[in-house]
Amino acid sequence: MIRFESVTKRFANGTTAVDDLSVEFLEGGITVLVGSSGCGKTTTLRMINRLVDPTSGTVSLGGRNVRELPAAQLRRGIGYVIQQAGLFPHRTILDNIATVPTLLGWGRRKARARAAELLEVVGLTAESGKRYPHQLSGGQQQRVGVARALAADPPVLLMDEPFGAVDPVVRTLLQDELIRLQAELHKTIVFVTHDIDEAVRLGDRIAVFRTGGHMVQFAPPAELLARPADDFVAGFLGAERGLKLLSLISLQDVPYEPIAAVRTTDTAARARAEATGRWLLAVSPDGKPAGWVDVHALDGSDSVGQTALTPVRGLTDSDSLLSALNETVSSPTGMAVRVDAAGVLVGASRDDVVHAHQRSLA
Ligand SMILES: Nc1ncnc2c1ncn2[C@@H]1O[C@H](COP(=O)(O)OP(=O)(O)OP(=O)(O)O)[C@@H](O)[C@H]1O
Repeated sequence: MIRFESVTKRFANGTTAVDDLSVEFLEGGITVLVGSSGCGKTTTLRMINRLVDPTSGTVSLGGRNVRELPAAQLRRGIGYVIQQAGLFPHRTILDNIATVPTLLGWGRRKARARAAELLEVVGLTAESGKRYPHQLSGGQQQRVGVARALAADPPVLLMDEPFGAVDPVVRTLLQDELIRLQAELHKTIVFVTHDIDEAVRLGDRIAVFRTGGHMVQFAPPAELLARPADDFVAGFLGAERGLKLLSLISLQDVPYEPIAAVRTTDTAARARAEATGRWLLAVSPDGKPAGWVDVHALDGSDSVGQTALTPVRGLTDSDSLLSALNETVSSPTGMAVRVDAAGVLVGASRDDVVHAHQRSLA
């Protein structure tokens, strides 16, 4: 729905910020523009809402050249989130969020009701609506920035390094929040970052730019990681490219087999009778993996639950191959334990099976 056709932007000082860009961004998905500083990401983004006009070529939205639409009308359908949130310092949080609906003539009461609803959507308390921007943390301010951009329910959201100014822990939380929101809202999002890990986490598609405003690759994250177009992209993806790829591949296609388990409520004698080797898997009464039991350690206990258990992490189909590899290394049996969506044991994948799947991807 957002389409660039042979778009070039040359500034008056002669800088070519974007060079002959032709690309179509995913409708209802997140496209991430990534690349080092000055490679033209922000300029590309700003040509969508016409904060910058191209020197040549066409940018279209929903099949219409954005230059043919009145700027105000165009921007009504496009939410815009920038680094540092850009909130109005003398307005309360609620009034900040209500800005666009108020401009659209919704009436104060309706605009504020919508703002209150959005506070909750982005995970802020109703009480924070009465505060002023400087009374919130950086991460909270970014949430307000997202709420404000969503206020008029625009189909398109442009996000320019929205989480760039917050610490890594808060950044991960905000990314999780965006993933959760997007699963409900299905907006067409264009997201600018220079952080490749953020791009891989968030993007349905990733556009990699290099200096001079050239887009060098446009692909889903797994394809980008598996097949970087050239040495520049491979270098940008970093030395941990293989690990990042493993973290994106799910366990859906990795087979598992049934595994015998004892209950934490079983007596030690019963568990010992069940044992065929040194280690047994224990599950809690609701069937969830509780840990590995060392048969030798049962000697001093009455029940399985009294024994020191080696921790286990049950993996669902949506967990990553990287998690399974970690489990095969940390589990005393080399098994990656598998659970259903409710966390109940369904079986285990042997280490050779997990490794074989990893090799089949190469
Ligand atoms: N108004 C302007 N006038 C002249 N040159 C500009 C202008 N805006 C941006 N540029 C130049 O265009 C190039 C691309 O800038 P742009 O902001 O799009 O890059 P970016 O990839 O978003 O960088 P960053 O990650 O640092 O924000 C840079 O060389 C920049 O200096």
